[in-house]
Amino acid sequence: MIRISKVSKTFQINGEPRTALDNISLEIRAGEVFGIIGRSGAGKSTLVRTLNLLERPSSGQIIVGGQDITALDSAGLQRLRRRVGMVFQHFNLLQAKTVAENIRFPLKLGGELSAAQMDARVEELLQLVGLAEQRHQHPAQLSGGQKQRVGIARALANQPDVLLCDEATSALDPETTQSILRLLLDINRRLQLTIVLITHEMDVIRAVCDRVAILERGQLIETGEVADVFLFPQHAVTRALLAESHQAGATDLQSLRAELGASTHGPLLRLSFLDEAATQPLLSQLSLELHLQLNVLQGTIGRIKGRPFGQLVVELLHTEQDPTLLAKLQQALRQRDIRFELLDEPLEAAA
Ligand SMILES: Nc1ncnc2c1ncn2[C@@H]1O[C@H](COP(=O)(O)OP(=O)(O)OP(=O)(O)O)[C@@H](O)[C@H]1O
Repeated sequence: MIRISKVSKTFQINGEPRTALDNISLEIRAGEVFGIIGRSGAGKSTLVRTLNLLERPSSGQIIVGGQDITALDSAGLQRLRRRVGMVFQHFNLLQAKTVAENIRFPLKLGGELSAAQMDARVEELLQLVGLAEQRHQHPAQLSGGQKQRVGIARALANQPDVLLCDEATSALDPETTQSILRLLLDINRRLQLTIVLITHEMDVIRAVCDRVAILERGQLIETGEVADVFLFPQHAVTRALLAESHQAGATDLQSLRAELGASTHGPLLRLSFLDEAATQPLLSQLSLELHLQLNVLQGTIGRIKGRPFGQLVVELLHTEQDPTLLAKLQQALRQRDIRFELLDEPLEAAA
């Protein structure tokens, strides 16, 4: 659906070049919710703005629906902007216009519908975002969440294939954030709309995204299914972002050992479960079957886009009495298809 190929962007600041995007390649599939996360200045906004050419890449190609958008003329660019809607952090509403007029505005610009058709479309969108009662109000009379609902309705007015959300929930409180995320998910499912959202919050990624890309200093450092990236982060920056938001996958072994001090000696394992496996009484089954004892040192249980997951760091006890215990445990985990990592061997063995 969207293919970003070797895209770079360099800005000139006081005659000095600054690389905002450095050779980014990735694909966004039709109908998915794709998240882009990274620290401030990582290049998220620049990347998302290249997808509707609000920012033109310095080099590279961007293919949207089979078409190289970097080669479009101005008429082609106008058509592109209708296929790719955008929602902004600070809503960008027209203050002098009512809710209904704000939503009608892009339809008027499009110039393809009669007045009656525009009325019908505005009505449909008001219902979709739950603002039918506020149609005659002005933005100043609305809450932040309601303003963003207007922003979403406006972005959907011309029936785009793709919705870009630039920190769409960053200005909202946690409860309102949840309701806007639910609305985006509902729209994604009902309209089969591809959504690309950027955020600096892992919770937003976990709640709504199918796949995620992590940017750092203009580079793409990691990308994959959200569950994989959360449970098995490959890059130190990803682990740090997860740790900051107290998410699974964050455990850094050194700090864990330092926290636990001398009280743990056995091998440490991180066990990760998804879906069905997350609902089984695994630890008690293992202790009964293998006669071993596991001490849970850290754990997270939750949902990733509705899928149950769990991640536990456990210490295997009494390996000094039975050195075969670790191999037995690893075999049992493999048989059950439980993903695990041996974080380290017993401290005595390492010393
Ligand atoms: N129009 C511009 N002119 C000059 N430099 C820019 C421009 N836009 C972005 N940059 C620079 O490009 C880099 C990436 O910025 P960008 O806004 O894409 O990051 P971001 O990840 O979205 O950050 P934030 O989360 O703070 O919005 C930064 O160093 C920024 O200063």
